Amino acid sequence: MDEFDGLKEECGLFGIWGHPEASELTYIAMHSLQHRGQQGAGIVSSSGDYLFGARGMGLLTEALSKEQLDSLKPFPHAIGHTRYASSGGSELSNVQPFLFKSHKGDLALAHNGNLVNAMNLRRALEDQGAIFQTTSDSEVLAHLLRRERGGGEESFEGRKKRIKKVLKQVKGAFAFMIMHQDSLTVALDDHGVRPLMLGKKDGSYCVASETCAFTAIGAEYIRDIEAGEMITITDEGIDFDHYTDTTSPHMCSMEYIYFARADSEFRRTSTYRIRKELGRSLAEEMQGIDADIVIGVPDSSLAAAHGFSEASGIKQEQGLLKNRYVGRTFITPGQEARERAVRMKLSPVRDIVEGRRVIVIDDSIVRGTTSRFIVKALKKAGAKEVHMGVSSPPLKNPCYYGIDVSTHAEIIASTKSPEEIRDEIGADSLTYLSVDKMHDVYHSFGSKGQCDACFTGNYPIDIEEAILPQEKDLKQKGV
Ligand SMILES: O=P(O)(O)OC[C@H]1O[C@H](OP(=O)(O)OP(=O)(O)O)[C@H](O)[C@@H]1O
Ligand SMILES: NC(=O)CC[C@H](N)C(=O)O
Ligand code: SF4
Ligand SMILES: [Mg+2]
Repeated sequence: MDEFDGLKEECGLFGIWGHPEASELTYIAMHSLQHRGQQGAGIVSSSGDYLFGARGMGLLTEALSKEQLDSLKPFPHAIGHTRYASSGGSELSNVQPFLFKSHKGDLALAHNGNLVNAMNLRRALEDQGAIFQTTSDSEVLAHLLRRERGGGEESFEGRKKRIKKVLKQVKGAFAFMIMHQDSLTVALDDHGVRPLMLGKKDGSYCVASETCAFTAIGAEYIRDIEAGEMITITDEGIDFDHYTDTTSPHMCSMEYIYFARADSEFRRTSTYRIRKELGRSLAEEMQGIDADIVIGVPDSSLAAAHGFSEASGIKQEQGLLKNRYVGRTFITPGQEARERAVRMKLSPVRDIVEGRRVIVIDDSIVRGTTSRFIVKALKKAGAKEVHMGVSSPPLKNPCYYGIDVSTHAEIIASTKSPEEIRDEIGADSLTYLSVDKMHDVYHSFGSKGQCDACFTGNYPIDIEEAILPQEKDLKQKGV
């Protein structure tokens, strides 16, 4: 689906310490995080003395063989990663967790997010003799960690100090899992852009990008990990700390709108409930529009349509069907191919929409391919009027923090006004949720602050390297 989806995912993390079924639980948890990355997957396990890894390209079930999984079974500690590339191409060498060997001990690393100073750090490290194996931004962390490691034995406090020092040097969005033979350290950047959750399974601590991973393995969801927090898990127990005291929470708004799974919880509220509330707020903004039915664009917008329906009193119907088997199709990129793909994916239910005034709720418009198709298809199926409601503000800017929302040139709202977009997609009206209303919803659920840069252009973390993550790989290859 990579070539034509409007929004592309990011990465999924899971880790568990001290459980007899660590690698199997990791595999199951990663399966529930598959929506966060489909390009590659890997697991690294620790025996307590050494680290062992397996990784591959594609979906989890294709990436790891039974033999690979069996080889990791005996080990009580494991971390896993599902990847969608943000910096560095989609190739095996960039699939995480990364595993490094040295006479001072093994190190594994998994990252969700995107570093905005990785190229500068990398150049400096290369000038000092480092040789990189990947084109991923994440690898710089491993080099920095190794360079800070002295020659002698390292105490628990010494290791924490070293990790803190390195975390202060990397800028951008990161949820990191850093595994040594005898410890697992997780850290969230000072803006807390990406989600990271703490859980417990049969007395063993675990961490995950989303709580749906805990549900999948029957673990207890303890709490959300906070911006700037650093947690270390060892056989002795768990240590809570912060790598910095200067934090400014700016959690990604798109996680709520689109990325996270509907059953995943943030501060104990499901994404489904948050999306429903976004839909309710949108209903307030569309009070003047009369319609017979409201339809959500499956899958991610059904919750918002539900909220819209509750607030407006307009009946919700399933007027669009999604072909659930269009998981991955190998179609060449380009607008025509994208349109064909949306047609394969979504289909109107004729006798539901025929002769009716329809409100369609989608969670976002990126290129406009989906809404253009939907309006045309619903009208062809006999809808009298088609009004588009979008449960997020106009998406205008690319993301530098780990989500591929494409480039300015491809984002329809970066150059066109809502009225021009309405005209282009052929809808009778088009209404977006306002930025303020979006924030009101998040605050009502206890958010400490949200990133809204793709809507407003206010990037909370300075973009040191003003180059889009998806263009970085070419630079690093010298193209
Ligand atoms: O304007 P566009 O470029 O077409 O992109 C926007 C569409 O992409 C996303 O859905 P997606 O197709 O990824 O599917 P999902 O909602 O089923 O996850 C999003 O929910 C919109 O429907
Ligand atoms: N989308 C992500 O979180 C990817 C992590 C990392 N930047 C990579 O490209 O591999
Ligand atoms: S720019 Fe948008 S997609 Fe990127 S982190 Fe901020 S809210 Fe999320
Ligand atoms: Mg969608």
